[in-house]
Amino acid sequence: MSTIDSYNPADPDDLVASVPAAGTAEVAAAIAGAREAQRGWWALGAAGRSLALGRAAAAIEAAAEELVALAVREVGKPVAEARGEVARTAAIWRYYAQAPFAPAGEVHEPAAGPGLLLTRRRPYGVAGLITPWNFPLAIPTWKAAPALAVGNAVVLKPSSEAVACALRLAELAGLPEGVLTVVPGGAEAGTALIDGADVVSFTGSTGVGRSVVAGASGRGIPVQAEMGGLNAALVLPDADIAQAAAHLANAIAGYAGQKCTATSRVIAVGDAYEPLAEALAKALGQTPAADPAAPATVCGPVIGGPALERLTGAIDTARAGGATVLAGGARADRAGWFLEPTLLENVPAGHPLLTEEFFGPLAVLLPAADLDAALALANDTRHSLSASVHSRSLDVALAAADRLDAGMIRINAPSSGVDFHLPFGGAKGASYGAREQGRAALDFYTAARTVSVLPAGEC
Ligand SMILES: NC(=O)C1=CN([C@@H]2O[C@H](COP(=O)(O)OP(=O)(O)OC[C@H]3O[C@@H](n4cnc5c(N)ncnc54)[C@H](OP(=O)(O)O)[C@@H]3O)[C@@H](O)[C@H]2O)C=CC1
Ligand SMILES: O=C(O)CCC(=O)C(=O)O
Repeated sequence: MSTIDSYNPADPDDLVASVPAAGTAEVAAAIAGAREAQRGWWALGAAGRSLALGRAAAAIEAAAEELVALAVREVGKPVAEARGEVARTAAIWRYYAQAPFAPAGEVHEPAAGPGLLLTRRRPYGVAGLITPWNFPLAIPTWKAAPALAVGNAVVLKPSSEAVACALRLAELAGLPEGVLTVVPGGAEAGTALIDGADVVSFTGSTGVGRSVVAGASGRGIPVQAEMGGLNAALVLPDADIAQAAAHLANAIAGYAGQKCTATSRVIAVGDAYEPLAEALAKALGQTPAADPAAPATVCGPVIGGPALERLTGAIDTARAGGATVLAGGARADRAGWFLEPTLLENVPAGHPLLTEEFFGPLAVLLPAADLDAALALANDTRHSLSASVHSRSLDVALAAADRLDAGMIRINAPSSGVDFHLPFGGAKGASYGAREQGRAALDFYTAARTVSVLPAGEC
């Protein structure tokens, strides 16, 4: 049997996990087991499910430092960010522990005549979840916890690069057998999950996301996909440039830019360009690529050798086309997959850095004559997940936010960072289907049915 092997990106000789890979048959068996377990899970009722989710939160909190160390080692997440992710993970379990008690339907008057109309929301059965490596605990959680809260069983296919985190998370959650099953595996396992689950939720790259959507919608089952972002930050001339530079450095270099919400295009309006270029280059220089286990590190390694090669290759072709490096631009002088946080200007039109997500600590700086031109540049992409606007004028910033194609817009803050109790998703090609997180997730994992009640004796 083949194995799924995950390696430490800061020390590529360090094998973190090696587990048997599930193929089609193993995934089908996991789905069958989940279908069986779902009946008992639903029968537990709201109080039983709430208690179980609350216990999962407590177990994660109790094991927080162990999970932090695992995330640092397996996906190279800087320790400060890993602590934030683990705390967020526990908080999401706790938040959804209340969800079994949320209203599960509505009461309406019939359009005509006596009686009662009810809507009731019911779980689909088995939720198939496919997740990436970059938030190895929080993303599996923000899919699994709402799906479970409303009564589904879950089969989770985690990223092969984050398999140890997913397995430990499920173990700590401690749910009844079959209710939350992790199937380590590659594309074959993912396909088998789409072929057998009753509802599918995916987060990952745009190409894979589109094939997941095609597979699930071909079977006529509900599907949502969160995919890549090519996120813009707009800096207006009246912005606090020092503050904007600090936020942008965080959004570009934090976790080596490996967040779907990271900033990859910085658009400076008018006179903001020169001071911003200088301040941002300096701020990025102050967040060098470093050991993710060190407390002060902001930018750790990228996930692997191919990712690093893709990034350095893009920098090389941009430079050959006339781009100038304002910060970084090269591998860090240390073992592992490290790129210094990089800022480029004069990137030639049509270069892939302006059209594709690269998922690394790298951004391009673009000038815009005025706000209209900046908005046109920002909106010139299908990967419209998040954005940020930097201005001292709240009116101007809110008006700009209204005209930005993006699902999540942050004003005077980094484009990265989300609140788990609000809807999460992008615009245009960045997302497909219903929003994740918050109450939106409870609707996604349930189907509404309408029940009409006619009083006895009426016909
Ligand atoms: N919009 C959002 O909310 C977010 C988007 N992302 C995006 O995720 C990407 C990084 O994550 P990454 O893990 O590399 O993304 P991938 O798309 O490569 O993988 C995502 C998941 O899909 C699985 N997979 C791969 N091929 C198939 C297939 N043919 N059928 C079914 N499943 C498959 C992967 O398994 P395996 O690992 O075994 O290949 C993994 O579990 C970035 O593009 C980033 O923007 C990340 C986080 C949030
Ligand atoms: O910005 C964040 O904190 C979350 C980003 C995210 O969800 C992701 O990259 O997967």
